Amino acid sequence: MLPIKVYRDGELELPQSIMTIGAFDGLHLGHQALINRAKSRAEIYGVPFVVYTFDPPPKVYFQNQSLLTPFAEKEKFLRNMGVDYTIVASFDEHYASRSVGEFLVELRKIHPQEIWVGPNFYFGKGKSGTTQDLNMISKTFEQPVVRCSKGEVISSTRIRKLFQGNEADQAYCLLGRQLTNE
Ligand SMILES: Cc1cc2nc3c(=O)[nH]c(=O)nc-3n(C[C@H](O)[C@H](O)[C@H](O)COP(=O)(O)O)c2cc1C
Ligand SMILES: Nc1ncnc2c1ncn2[C@@H]1O[C@H](COP(=O)(O)OP(=O)(O)OP(=O)(O)O)[C@@H](O)[C@H]1O
Repeated sequence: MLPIKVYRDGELELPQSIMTIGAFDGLHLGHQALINRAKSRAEIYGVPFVVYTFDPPPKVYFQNQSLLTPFAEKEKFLRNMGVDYTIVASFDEHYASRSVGEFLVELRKIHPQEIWVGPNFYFGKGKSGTTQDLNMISKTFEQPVVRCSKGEVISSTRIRKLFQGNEADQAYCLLGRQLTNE
């Protein structure tokens, strides 16, 4: 059974919210900066903060990449970060075929005042949806990219490669912690 305040896609309805969307595999320092930023906006407005995520992450499903953070761990981490509601979409062929318009209809159910995403965010069938599309239903903001001290962009892909290359210490640095499932 899912813990309280975790909803399947399409289930949750709210009169107001601030939200962020993403796979968030690893919940690395870039993800954490985005989530903290959106959370602080929700606190300013005094409205619930919602994270919309996918299980499995689209790249794990389509590109067979390794999973960094199983959903139960992700949910716990998000709860500790002060997320009020987590929406989790079971990501499969059927879900991925949903259009940009269908996804926006679903998001409207939680009436987001602001949507926060990172750089190069795409969604919907064939990844055809952009932040301009999100702007049609809510003001959409982009969190600036977070880089590591060497200047490289932090990403789940990079962290997976570091683990595969036995550079776990560097991976933990980008994650901001050690992973319990490693
Ligand atoms: C309704 C919907 C349909 C999607 N369809 C596809 C798809 O056909 N192919 C794909 O690679 N990703 C698809 N995605 C996943 C997105 O490309 C992307 O991974 C997701 O929006 C999370 O963003 P992030 O990867 O930046 O975290 C879809 C996402 C949504 C919400
Ligand atoms: N380094 C970063 N700085 C700021 N935002 C980021 C960063 N990395 C990802 N994001 C944002 O976090 C959300 C979730 O991204 P996603 O899960 O695709 O991360 P990723 O690390 O780029 O993953 P992958 O390498 O598997 O594509 C998206 O809105 C994305 O733009």
